[in-house]
Amino acid sequence: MSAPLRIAVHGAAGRMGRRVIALATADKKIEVVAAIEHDQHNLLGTDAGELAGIGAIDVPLSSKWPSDADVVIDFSLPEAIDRCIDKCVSHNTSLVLATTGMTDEQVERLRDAADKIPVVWAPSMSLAVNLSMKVAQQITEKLMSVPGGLDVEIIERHHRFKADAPSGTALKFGDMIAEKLGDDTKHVHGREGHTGKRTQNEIGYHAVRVGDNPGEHTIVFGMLGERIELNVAASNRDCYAGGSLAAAKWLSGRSAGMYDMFDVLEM
Ligand SMILES: NC(=O)C1=CN([C@@H]2O[C@H](COP(=O)(O)OP(=O)(O)OC[C@H]3O[C@@H](n4cnc5c(N)ncnc54)[C@H](O)[C@@H]3O)[C@@H](O)[C@H]2O)C=CC1
Ligand SMILES: O=C(O)C1=N[C@H](C(=O)O)C[C@H](O)C1
Repeated sequence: MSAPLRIAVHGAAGRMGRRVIALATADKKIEVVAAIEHDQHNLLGTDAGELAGIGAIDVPLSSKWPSDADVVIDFSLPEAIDRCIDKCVSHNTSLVLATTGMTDEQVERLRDAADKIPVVWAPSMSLAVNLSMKVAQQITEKLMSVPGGLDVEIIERHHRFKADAPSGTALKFGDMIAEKLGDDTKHVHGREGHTGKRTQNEIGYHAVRVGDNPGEHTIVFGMLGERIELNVAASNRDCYAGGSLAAAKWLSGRSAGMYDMFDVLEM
């Protein structure tokens, strides 16, 4: 049997980090070698397995960067991303980057890094979400020329703790639909006041923050006389955590480059 893939989890004490550690520990082909957090975290030194609710795994939460990881799986915050990218490049470690809400400069930094190391970057690691993105493009292609016109609106629902809006996934749905609709597509975030008539070349985004919802996206394709609503909803976070582990395994042995979940899932 080949040696297990050594992963480090960045943002290890977070909602996602804990699920990644739990699922990774249950997988014989993976070894968790580091659980990284910021240097002010009040749980530094705590066993990451205990934190994840699976019992001790002998990996303490630490702010030190590991030297023995094959892949870093990141679910953290935009303010933590620059260091994460730079450390992965300097240690020649592959990176699965799942954090959303990055600035344009950070995306540029990530693209530069992908010239040197293999990177999977996707706002959703979920199989169902990525498949829905492809379906959304197909629906758009079929309906964009219907008589009377097509209105596309994206409604996303997430837990009250989410820091960014709209979700990275909603933005990606919008970009992929806009690829089909054309270059003059406008992205409209919410509506208020005397907005006037809806134009035909816009995509509307609406971010709902409620309770503990782990992520739900509804794409409304409205026409005159009928509509389609494409809904994809997580009931827990394991769809994302499991997807990130699949991405980490897929990266093993790859050359430097920027990849996404469509590459991993062969879609
Ligand atoms: N691509 C995907 O499939 C998914 C992406 N996400 C994204 O992942 C990110 C994290 O989500 P959650 O786990 O819900 O958030 P969270 O707030 O529970 O966890 C973030 C963790 O990052 C840690 N952190 C902050 N600064 C750090 C630093 N400098 N170094 C290391 N760790 C640091 C925080 O202490 C915290 O434990 C968000 O951007 C979210 O949108 C969430 C779910 C799925
Ligand atoms: O913050 C979350 O929880 C999620 N964030 C991602 C996003 O912004 O698209 C993915 C998922 O919807 C959960």
